[in-house]
Parts: sequence; C-alpha cells; structure tokens
Amino acid sequence: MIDGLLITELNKLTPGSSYIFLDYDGTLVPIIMNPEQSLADPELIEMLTELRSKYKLFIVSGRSPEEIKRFIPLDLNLICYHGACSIVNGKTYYYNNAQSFLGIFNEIYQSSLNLVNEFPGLRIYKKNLAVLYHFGLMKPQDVPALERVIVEISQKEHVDVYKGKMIFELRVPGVNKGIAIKNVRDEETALIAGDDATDECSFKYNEDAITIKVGPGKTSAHFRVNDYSEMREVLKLLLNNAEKRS
Ligand SMILES: O=P(O)(O)OC[C@H]1O[C@H](O[C@H]2O[C@H](CO)[C@@H](O)[C@H](O)[C@H]2O)[C@H](O)[C@@H](O)[C@@H]1O
Repeated sequence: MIDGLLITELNKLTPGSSYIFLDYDGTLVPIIMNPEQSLADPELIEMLTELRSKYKLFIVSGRSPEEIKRFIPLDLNLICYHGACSIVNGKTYYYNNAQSFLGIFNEIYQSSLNLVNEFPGLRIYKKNLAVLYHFGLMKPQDVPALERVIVEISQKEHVDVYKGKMIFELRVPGVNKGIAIKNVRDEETALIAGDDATDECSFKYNEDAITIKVGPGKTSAHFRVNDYSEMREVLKLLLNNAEKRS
C-alpha cells in the first residue's frame, strides 16, 4: 500500500514545471536474468507517453541510450551510463569528456572475453562507455574471485567499478546519477525513484526532492514502495493529479 504521506507529497509536483526522474531496471520493469530482454510493456509505454506530456520526464539509467531507446520506443530525455551521458531535447551531452573513454572500454571488453572460460556462467556485455559482467548464472562461490579480477582491471585502467544486482560494471570514473540530476533540475521540484545502489547518489544529492526507493534494502530515500508495480501505481497518482489540475 502506498504511504499516505507520499500521496500528500505528490501534490507538491506541478504539471508543466516539475521534474520526474525514473530509473529503469527494477523501478519501471522487473529485474530478470537476461538484461537484453527488458522491453517496456504497452502499459508502461502508455504511462510514460502521458507522463512526458504533463511533467519534465527523464529516464535515469546505467544503460546506454541505445538500449533504452530499443526498450522504450519514445523520444524521451535520458541520463545514461549512470550519469556519463545525457540526452536533453535531442541533444547529447557527456560528463567530463566521458566520450574519450570509448577506446578504453573497447579494449577492456576485448581483453576480458577470455574470463568466460575461467568463470563458467559469466556473461560479458559490451557497452560503448562501460563493460558489464553478469554473474547471475555463475556459482555464487566463484563471485568473490571474479570481483578481485574486475577490481584489478579497474585499477589498471583507471575506471570505476560498480556492483549492482548480479552485475559488476566498469564505468567512467566519477560518474554519479545524483550530480547529473542536480545539473538538470537546478532547484525545481522533482520526484526521483530508483531501486539500486547507483540510485542512492540520486537521493543523496537531491535531498529536497521527493525520493522513492523501490524494493528492500538500506536507503536514504524519503519514501519506499515494494516493487516496480507499486511504483507504477505512484505514477498513476501523478497522472491523476495532473488531470485534476487541467
Ligand atoms: O540504472 P538502471 O536502469 O537500474 O540500470 C542498472 C543496470 O541495469 C541492468 O542490470 C540490471 O537489470 C538486468 C535486467 O533485469 C538484470 O539482469 C541485472 O542483473 C541487473 O543488475 C543493466 O544490464 C546494467 O547495464 C545497468 O547498469
């Protein structure tokens, strides 16, 4: 059930001027074993279509823009690669010259490929500004050894390691969803929702916003919902609020 206080807070968001920043995996769609299959369903696409017409909507993801665009066939504002790249009104911006890491991540990907022989079940995905190591199908007892290898690569190549749900990701150093969000919204009212460690930066850097943790775990968000379907109920409330005010 949605917290009554959250329902009251939602009234502070003003259609036309307030921002909505939504993480994707685990927040709008469930976490699944195959990351390439996380397509948005028709209900979600309809909801996002409505939301972007009423609020300043951003999807804020660790994914690449290409992945998000394949999953959600809408022209949306995006913050991708955990904050390394933003697409605002069709224009692309990179954090701190992040695009200069393209070659490095390609090299890391190529030289990592043999790890699948050392760690049965490991899947490695090439992203332009990141490399994703998915250990969901690995034996749990092998994961600490994989982590050590990945930390070594990150130190050698001067990139950051991110530990998410069943994944390690090498990403552009210093990226932070929270700073990217802050730069976009300035001090305008906003709702920010996310489910994972990377979203905690979004909450911490934007304490004045309405922040929602999706699912269990320690958080600095002001509110919590149980899962992505309850998050969708919150979005429906936002749409109803906008409808009442029009
Ligand atoms: O910031 P997000 O939109 O939450 O992206 C974070 C990572 O999401 C994806 O991985 C997660 O979802 C996958 C599909 O459900 C799941 O298989 C994986 O275990 C999760 O960690 C994505 O693959 C990563 O690149 C993102 O960084």
